[in-house]
Amino acid sequence: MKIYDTGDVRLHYRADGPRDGAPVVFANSLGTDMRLWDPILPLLPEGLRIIRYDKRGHGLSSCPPAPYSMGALITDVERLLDFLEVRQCVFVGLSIGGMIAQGLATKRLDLIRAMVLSNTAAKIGNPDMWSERIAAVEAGGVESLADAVMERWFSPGFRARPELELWRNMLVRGEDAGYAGCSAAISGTDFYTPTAALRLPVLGIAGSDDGSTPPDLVRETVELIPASKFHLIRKAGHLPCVEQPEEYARVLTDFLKGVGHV
Ligand SMILES: O=C(O)CC1=CCC(=O)O1
Repeated sequence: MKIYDTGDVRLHYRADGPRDGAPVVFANSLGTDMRLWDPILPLLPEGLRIIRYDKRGHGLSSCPPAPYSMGALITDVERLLDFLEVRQCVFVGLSIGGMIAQGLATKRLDLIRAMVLSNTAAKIGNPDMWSERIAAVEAGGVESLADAVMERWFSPGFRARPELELWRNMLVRGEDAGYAGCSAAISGTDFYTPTAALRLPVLGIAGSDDGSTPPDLVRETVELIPASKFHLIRKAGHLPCVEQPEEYARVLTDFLKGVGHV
């Protein structure tokens, strides 16, 4: 188990693969930890340096009191990547992880040579929606939201499968303060202008049944960046790396090849 103390927070992370391998960094979504990527990692080419981490308030990382700012979430991973001496990675961010990707690329383009914006947008929801969600977590914990979250995370077909319980467990066993803290960070974020100024290779990935960041919203953000690519995964909700891992890994691998990372 690896832990890095940024000075503000202790981040749980993993770095797998050869130290001199081409780096691919994964940032996961609200209410998930780094196990989100488990279904696709065995399907990626060998020789990559795969870096995953639990953002603050999630997984095994420490949980400062809510609220968090998007700037703090970006600084956390910036410090981690500097510590690991990562440069020119492909950064794969899903949902809030994709917001972190946009912010990090804006701040430190030396760290990122290409990025995957998966099930994300420059702006997700609106402040009223996030205030309601934070109030619900404060009143009844993440458990009180869990059934509604499952409907956004997964397509109807997946929700009928026994694995649903495992992913629900990941959500409800997480820290309420971590969920509320990151919700506040999303609420305060609108990256429309900085993301439109980005110039790097970008792949957008959307899920046909995504109840949080529907395909048109993902496409709108990705198309802010010239020459970006977009891929729609059918029969998948907000977490297509879980529902359709083969397709997700294939599209990601093709992108890595296209940018010369493998
Ligand atoms: O709506 C959800 O619960 C999913 C989600 C929104 C932002 C994020 O990171 O996950």
